Amino acid sequence: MFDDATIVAIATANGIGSISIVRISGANALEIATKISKKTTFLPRLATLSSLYDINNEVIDEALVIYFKAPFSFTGEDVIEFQCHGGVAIANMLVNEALKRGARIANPGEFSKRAFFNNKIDLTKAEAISKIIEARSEDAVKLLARQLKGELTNFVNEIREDLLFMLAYTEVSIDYAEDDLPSDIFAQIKSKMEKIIVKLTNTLDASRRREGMIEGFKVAIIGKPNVGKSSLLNKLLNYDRAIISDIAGTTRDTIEESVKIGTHIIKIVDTAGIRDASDIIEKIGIEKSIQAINEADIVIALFDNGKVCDDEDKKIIELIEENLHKEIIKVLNKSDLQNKFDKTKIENFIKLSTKDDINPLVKKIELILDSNTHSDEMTLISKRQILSVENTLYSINLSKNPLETGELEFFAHYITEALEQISSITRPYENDQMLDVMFGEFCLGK
Ligand SMILES: Nc1nc2c(c(=O)[nH]1)N(C=O)[C@@H](CNc1ccc(C(=O)N[C@@H](CCC(=O)O)C(=O)O)cc1)CN2
Ligand SMILES: Nc1nc2c(ncn2[C@@H]2O[C@H](COP(=O)(O)OP(=O)(O)OP(=O)(O)O)[C@@H](O)[C@H]2O)c(=O)[nH]1
Ligand SMILES: [Mg+2]
Repeated sequence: MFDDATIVAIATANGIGSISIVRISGANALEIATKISKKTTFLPRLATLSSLYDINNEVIDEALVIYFKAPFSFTGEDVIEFQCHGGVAIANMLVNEALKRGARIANPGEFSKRAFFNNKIDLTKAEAISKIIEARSEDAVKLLARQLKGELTNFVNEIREDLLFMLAYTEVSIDYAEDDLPSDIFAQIKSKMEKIIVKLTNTLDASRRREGMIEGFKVAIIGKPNVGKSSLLNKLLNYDRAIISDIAGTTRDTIEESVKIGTHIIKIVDTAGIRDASDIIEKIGIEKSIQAINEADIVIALFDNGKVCDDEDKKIIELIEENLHKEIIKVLNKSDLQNKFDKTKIENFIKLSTKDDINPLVKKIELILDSNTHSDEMTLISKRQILSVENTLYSINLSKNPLETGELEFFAHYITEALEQISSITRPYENDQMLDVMFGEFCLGK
């Protein structure tokens, strides 16, 4: 899995700050620390103030040294932390001193990878740690902290227990006469199975709705050319990001920018106006708009109050009708102009002008995102987790039929598959490549 080298990395951000932390993990960590500090003993977990020296005995810093004695450390190995004065210069010098004394630079995610292989954390916690570091909203942090605390691990373990129960009784009834078993055993198995299916389905639904909590929710702005999509984007961002003009077709490519609304991070996508274009570039733009709708959590459909509802608007209304499962906010823009738009064509719209206050729209977006996120449903935080739950459900669904027909070997086979799938969320049996990719995406020093 990994060599047993002693590894070193700067754990803190690469910039100016009052304190920096250099971490060393591995069998030689303590020896390296005694050489750099010239102190012979460190009491585990006690912060010790010490001068630190380079290989020529010149003093580098006065710093705190903490020794975490294996296995009671983050990685499960001997760990030394130098908590030195901040900025990057001293931290870099300490890394170099550790290298001179036999350590090597840690790969991205290698501390966490070692924690995983030493059973200090499972994959759900590793994923939570990796995402916490990149989180940009309080909501994301709170969601990830729940996973770090073990919520998903417990959820997986409960389902594993139920599946194991089902499997154990099935194996027994394959091998022994039925009268040795509780008479209602298959009723029990069925009812457990139904409960698992509901639990997994609910989790998938909630997780899909909340996918944006970590990366940002996608809000797409659509509408025919010149309705004011880019004006709205700029207004939501509070600065002039997109070019605006009264020439239809000004925006040719999709623009995506992040902004915070309430406690949520949203990614606003400004698209090229939808129209039946012969112009090849604009056609590509239209395809991108349709794609933006598909990928969006919320769609803002703009109409122009100052113009009559034409074929281009009807195309947008058609698209809305094809996507009723989506959160779509209809907005009648340019309400400062005299009304020409037939309002009966769009019901339940918000009236506004991008030249004026757009707060009603912002509030509406916030309300939708609040209702998507403010509950304590179990939530998966990565595509990997979602895929594993989907696969678990798939295998369980396949097991239903053989259970009905009494083909218990087949039933046991599918339940075993489901068990492997659900277990892979916390601890995959064999999948080195997946682990390499996953930990490789961690930031340096983690
Ligand atoms: N200075 C510092 N702060 C930090 C970290 C760190 O490594 N160093 N962390 C790095 O991510 C996070 C805290 N996570 C940690 C997780 C486990 C252990 C640890 O020593 N675990 C031992 C002992 C447990 C105990 O005493 O309860 C163990 O699990 O055996 C330390 C930090 C955030 N803050
Ligand atoms: N009167 C009025 N004009 C507006 C309003 N919003 C936008 N406009 C004007 O409408 C024109 C088009 O605005 P854009 O934001 O470029 O429109 P768009 O939908 O991005 O257009 P394309 O990129 O071509 O699809 C500009 O001249 C804006 O100043 C509004 O609320 N009231
Ligand atoms: Mg535009």
